[in-house]
Amino acid sequence: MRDWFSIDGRSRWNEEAIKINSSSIRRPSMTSSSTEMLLQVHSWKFPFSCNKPLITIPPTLLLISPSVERSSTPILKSSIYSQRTSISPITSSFSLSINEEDDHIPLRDICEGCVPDHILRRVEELGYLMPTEIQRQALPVLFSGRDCILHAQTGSGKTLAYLLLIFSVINTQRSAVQALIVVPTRELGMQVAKVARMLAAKSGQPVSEDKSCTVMALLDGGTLRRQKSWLKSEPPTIIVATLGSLCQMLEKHTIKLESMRVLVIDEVDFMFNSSHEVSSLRKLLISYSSIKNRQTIFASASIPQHRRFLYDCIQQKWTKADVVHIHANPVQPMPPRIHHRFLICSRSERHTALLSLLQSDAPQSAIVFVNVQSEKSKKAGNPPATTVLIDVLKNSHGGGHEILLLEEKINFNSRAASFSELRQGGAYLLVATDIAGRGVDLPDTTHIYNFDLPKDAVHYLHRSGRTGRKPFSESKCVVTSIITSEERFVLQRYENELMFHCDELFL
Ligand SMILES: Nc1ncnc2c1ncn2[C@@H]1O[C@H](COP(=O)(O)OP(=O)(O)OP(=O)(O)O)[C@@H](O)[C@H]1O
Repeated sequence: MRDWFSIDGRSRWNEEAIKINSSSIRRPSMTSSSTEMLLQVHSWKFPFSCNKPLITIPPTLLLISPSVERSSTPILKSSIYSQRTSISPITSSFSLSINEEDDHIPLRDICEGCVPDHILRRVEELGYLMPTEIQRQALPVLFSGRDCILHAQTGSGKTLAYLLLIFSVINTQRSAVQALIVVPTRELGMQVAKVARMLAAKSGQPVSEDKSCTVMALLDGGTLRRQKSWLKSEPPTIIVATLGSLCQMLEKHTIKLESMRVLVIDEVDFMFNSSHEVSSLRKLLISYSSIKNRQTIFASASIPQHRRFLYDCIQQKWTKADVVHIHANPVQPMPPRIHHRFLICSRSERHTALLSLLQSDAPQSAIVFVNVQSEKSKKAGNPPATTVLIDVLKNSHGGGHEILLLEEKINFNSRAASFSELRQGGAYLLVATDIAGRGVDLPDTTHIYNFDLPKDAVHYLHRSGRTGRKPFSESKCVVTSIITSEERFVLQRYENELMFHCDELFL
């Protein structure tokens, strides 16, 4: 049988509810969103054996995939999907719910039965009570064991989504690397490792397991001596790594990945676009581990030509053929509460313009993005724009902010120091290159200034996404681009590509 069915979910979804009578089965109307999601459905087998209520379904329609053959509780739970999930036509055989009210299902209810209770307690202690849109859509699919491409706005909580999957599959009694998260920068790696450790940390209540989960950060810039001896003595459960350091260890056989159950590639489009990362990444996906033994998760807020990427994933065997592309808010690639503005001035007026903006906006904390110095400018003996800007701000800005610099060429220790300082709170003004544009989570950032216009729309999206990072907050955040009149049409192109509107600002 190849078709769609829906049932009325007016009651608890328990054994009785599953014994639906034929009158409650009907074809859903083919709305534009459902036609977009042509799912393959093979057989109609419900888990009649299940005898406990699984989830309360608010009174609306559910589309249920009859392909729920593996009838265990978590998998049945995993068959509830949101209408807003964009699933690729070629690969999907899962169901969708067309239910706005499942917005109110707590994170615990989605994870219960899959994620250990002590982790769920930590999740709640850390204040994660309701799922974000991507978590709500992705977690059931992730728990079902499918490979996934998590494609959702910046600051939408993709990290917690894949970490919850990891905590659902690892066995802390085993001494082996069971999950690997690959990130593009040291800063993002430090951040992800910190969240993983916070979740793994013991809460006030006793934990049933004898051993707890260990998280190793294997990041470029360190000597890696400590990590080498750690790997030899007792492998960590989760590794968060940058590709350079990881490949060093893999080539020397210091890390073994045969027990790896989850592989996450965060900021996946960045990794595939980076010429010095791409060959290592392909090796990791194909040679160092096999798609058969692992669940592969790719995450990013920007996956240009995602259909082509999905095709490549299958063709190149980076993922299994039934990989699911989960695209939350596809028509709104940036969080709507970010207000975009631009200010036109000549290049020589930019410092004065920025100082005036800082004075009038009085940001709580802000990031000023500057492009990396060009080779031509270096050869001409010009000082880097970042250094000049830091001097200008230190001498002329009286806003009481800590003024910090984050760029590639400062040494890793200073980079780490800047980053940890930012995370300790207090008002800051961070001058940064695009190194801070990807993944970095500084939720107190209220304003972004593009001192230089980003080089393309994807960079604009990620820079802008360093603000507006409190998922349930309504407060407005602001991105301001300081541009020349000639650059206006470039910004206009980004507006068209990313579907947002930018207001002109006059000082
Ligand atoms: N369920 C939740 N409830 C409240 N806050 C959450 C929830 N999930 C994540 N957050 C918070 O949202 C912020 C952004 O999360 P995260 O860094 O995972 O975003 P992201 O989707 O990876 O963004 P980017 O694409 O920019 O890397 C973090 O500060 C995180 O603590």
